[in-house]
Amino acid sequence: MTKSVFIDGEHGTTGLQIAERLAARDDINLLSLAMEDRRDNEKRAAMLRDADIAILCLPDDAAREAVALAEGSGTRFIDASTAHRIADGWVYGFAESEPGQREKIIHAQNVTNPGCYSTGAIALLRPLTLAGLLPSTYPVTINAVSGYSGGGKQMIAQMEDATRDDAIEAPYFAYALSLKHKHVPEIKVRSGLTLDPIFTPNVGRFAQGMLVNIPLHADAMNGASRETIHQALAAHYAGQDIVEIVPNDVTDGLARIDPTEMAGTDRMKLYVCAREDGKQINLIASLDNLGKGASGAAVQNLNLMLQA
Ligand SMILES: NC(=O)C1=CN([C@@H]2O[C@H](COP(=O)(O)OP(=O)(O)OC[C@H]3O[C@@H](n4cnc5c(N)ncnc54)[C@H](OP(=O)(O)O)[C@@H]3O)[C@@H](O)[C@H]2O)C=CC1
Ligand SMILES: CC(=O)N[C@@H](CCC(=O)OP(=O)(O)O)C(=O)O
Repeated sequence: MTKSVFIDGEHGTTGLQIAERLAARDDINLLSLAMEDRRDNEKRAAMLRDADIAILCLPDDAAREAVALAEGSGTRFIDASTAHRIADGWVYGFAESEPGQREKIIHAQNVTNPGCYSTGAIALLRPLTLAGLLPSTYPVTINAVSGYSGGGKQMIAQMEDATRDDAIEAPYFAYALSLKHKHVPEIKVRSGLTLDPIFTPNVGRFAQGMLVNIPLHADAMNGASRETIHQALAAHYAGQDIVEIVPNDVTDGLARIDPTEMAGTDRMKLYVCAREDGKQINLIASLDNLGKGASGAAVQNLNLMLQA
């Protein structure tokens, strides 16, 4: 049976990419608001209430408002914003993150889509805390670089239009310098950590793509080695085809990893790099911030919810 889907924020960066992915689907009736009506709350409310599933591609406050506008209608939600990432009553929309998570998403009323950096970090960390290789008390550090589309319409304009007053000229820049980033609570909770991870994000002059690095000292882990970490990741992701664990001999043959290598895909690669003596390990997740990091993940969650 055809289901109605409304993307609130369909004219934004994440929304547009979801609409593109759904355009050719004949099992979905895509409800749409004209660009000029995107902030008309009466029209939004009607769409939100009519939809079987609404996908929110909005700033956090507007996402909370959308949920309120549809109250009592029975509409199921996928929220791409940060508003509900650790909220009660919302299922975490990362099907591969926990045993049984896929089934929870299928039957969920409300699904919160993970953050882009969070997807890479949790993909690396959660299998290791579940396997007991990474103590929950480990002081985790996360260093990452994102394509500039991660900053939405505004950052895209700042990076692409040099005539703007607020144009960004840098080829690469660090931000969240006060170590306060909206993904930290989500990464901590969803990875099973007790300390806030130290998160240092960066943006590069490329539109889409992302690398998330997590350096670890093997001696400070529970008897972990490069091999046991690789085995734990491979066992955790067995039987699915979205997260790929790169074989260690392939990683050893690489001179560099291009942050745009996964751009345009909805998949993610995980690498386990190590010093020759095995004492220092660097885990790397490579994904498209708008693929598995946002729009691709939202469509994956939609497909699961449509199975209910
Ligand atoms: N870009 C990315 O890589 C990722 C984004 N996300 C999340 O997805 C959400 C959307 O991000 P993104 O697509 O990048 O952002 P954009 O700024 O590109 O798009 C947001 C859209 O929402 C519209 N909007 C803003 N406020 C309201 C409102 N009050 N009512 C109705 N519409 C509104 C905007 O309209 P207007 O043009 O008028 O501002 C715009 O069309 C955010 O929460 C973001 O954090 C999550 C993962 C990755
Ligand atoms: C490059 C850039 O600015 N990235 C955004 C994160 C992307 C995003 O909006 O993510 P979530 O909705 O998943 O939180 C940021 O650091 O705030």
